[in-house]
Amino acid sequence: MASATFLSTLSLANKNYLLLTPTHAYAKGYTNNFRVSNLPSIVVRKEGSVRSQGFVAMQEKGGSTLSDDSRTKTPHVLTVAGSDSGAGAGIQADLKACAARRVYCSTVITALTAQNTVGVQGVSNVPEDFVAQQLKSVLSDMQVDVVKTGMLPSVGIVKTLCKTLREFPVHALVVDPVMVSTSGDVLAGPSILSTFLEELLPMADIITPNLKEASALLNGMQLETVDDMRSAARLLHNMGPKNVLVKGGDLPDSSDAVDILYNGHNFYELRSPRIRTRNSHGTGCSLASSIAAEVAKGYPMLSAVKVAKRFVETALDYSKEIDIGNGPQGPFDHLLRLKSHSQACHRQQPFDPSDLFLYAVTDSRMNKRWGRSIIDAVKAAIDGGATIIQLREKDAETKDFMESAKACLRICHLHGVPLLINDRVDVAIACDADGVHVGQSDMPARVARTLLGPEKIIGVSCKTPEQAEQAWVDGADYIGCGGVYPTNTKENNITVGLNGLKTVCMASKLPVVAIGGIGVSNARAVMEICASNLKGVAVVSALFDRECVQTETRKLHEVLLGSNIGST
Ligand SMILES: Nc1ncnc2c1ncn2[C@@H]1O[C@H](COP(=O)(O)OP(=O)(O)OP(=O)(O)O)[C@@H](O)[C@H]1O
Ligand SMILES: Cc1ncc(CO)c(N)n1
Ligand SMILES: [Mg+2]
Repeated sequence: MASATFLSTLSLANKNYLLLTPTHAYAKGYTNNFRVSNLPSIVVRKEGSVRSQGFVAMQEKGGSTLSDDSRTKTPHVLTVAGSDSGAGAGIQADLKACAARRVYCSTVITALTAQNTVGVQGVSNVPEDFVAQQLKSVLSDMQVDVVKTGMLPSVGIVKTLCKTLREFPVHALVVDPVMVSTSGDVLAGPSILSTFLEELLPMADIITPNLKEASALLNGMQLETVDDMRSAARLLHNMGPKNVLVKGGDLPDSSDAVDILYNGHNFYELRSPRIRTRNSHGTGCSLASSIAAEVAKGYPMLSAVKVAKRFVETALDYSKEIDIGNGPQGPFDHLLRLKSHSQACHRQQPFDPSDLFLYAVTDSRMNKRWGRSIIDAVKAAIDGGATIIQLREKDAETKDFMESAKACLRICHLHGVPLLINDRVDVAIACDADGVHVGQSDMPARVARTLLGPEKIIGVSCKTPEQAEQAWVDGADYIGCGGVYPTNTKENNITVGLNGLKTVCMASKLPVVAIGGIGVSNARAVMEICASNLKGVAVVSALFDRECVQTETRKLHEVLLGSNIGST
């Protein structure tokens, strides 16, 4: 993963050339890491104005000669934005969002604002040549992956930025076209529009206008519905950015927070429950910075936007009670209430609903009965074609469970299969599992989300449409619905039947996996209810209460492949 990430950084940095300062290329050991001697040619270009540092440009042909086995580059976002003295938005929000997402953030300040929860009381622009000086200081020395822009208050500053970016190309450019604060104060006037549209937008990998900004960029076009947002995204895409995210935070009469992402080919309607809170000042800046942070880590744009949106949603939810300032819109907390998140910053596979296709749930008693370890059970299920694993260890000692979970996680990750832990959020955090599955009487999904962070997978067992709705509101990724058929695995479990399953699927905004008494003989009937969000079946006894787990999994896999499930 690291290798793919950096290679694309290199090739995007400047088509065929990788630009590295001598500090990076030599002092930091990249010359060894990238086996420079294998490269077809090395060109040294002098950049006299930057403290006489030279630039090493290494020609990269097809990228195949580079190897970065031992690379440990710190993901780095440079934000070019205005300061908010109240620290809810602008540079301060960007720093906090990047810190929360565990990415280094450097800062070029374009303007100082005297601002609080009431509004903007004053603005003082930084002279354009001093913006240029800050940009050069950072970009000539530091290996910036992504530049994110916020408040760009003058034509001169926009032009300076574009010129500097041509001189120092970076992997990606995230443009938040900040124009008017939520309090209605102008942060960048209409005079910048033409330069913005002609010079900056075509360089952007993504632009993130809110409704008002999208309208301003489109000559005052009226935007009131999700369909209008789609039209706006398409028109803005024609102006040159690779992706357009039109944010619907201010969409009137919407119970969900809906954003539209358009990449020139597909539209993605990204919905999350709208958090009822006064503390939403700076959501736009934080979203754009979080997108930049995820892109800097190497995520593709769609995953970056999804994780960023989930992060903002979680932070808003956990900042509802914060009481700062007397104005109408308070800041939210990126870090403090969320500080117990898993410290891990490794890249996790983003959740893909098709992973629910053949969902194997282990059972400690069954493994004991058949004399196999949990690790052997997991291996066999994966060999048979399981696409996701849940460890459901009701009797194991916590310490043993953790150790087995860690071993299972290694096996799962070798095969690209996500591993979830049943009930035990603590064990999931301790072993950095991909997520948890919780029941109705376990820890609520919203609390689990806060503890686990925005990128982990959370599933919730649901029997009714109301529970399915709650799971969505609580920020879950999928629901498990059942028992579809009677089962011995769970005592006193109410059976919902195929009709109950269908009702829940129809009501659920989340993907669904069916569970309860399902096996080779009836899996097809389950799939044939034909709900587009029913993505697979979860199975315990039919796989693990048998002599050969691998054979049973393979048989079930064949049955599932023979149906239409997962193909929608
Ligand atoms: N109350 C809310 N609940 C959940 N998500 C929200 C809420 N308000 C905004 N969002 C989300 O936050 C992100 C930022 O969108 P928003 O439209 O608020 O940006 P903005 O107007 O640029 O913000 P800013 O106040 O920083 O200028 C979007 O993903 C949006 O859907
Ligand atoms: C400095 C600054 N940048 C951006 C915004 C938009 O939220 C703001 N209010 N202040
Ligand atoms: Mg904004």
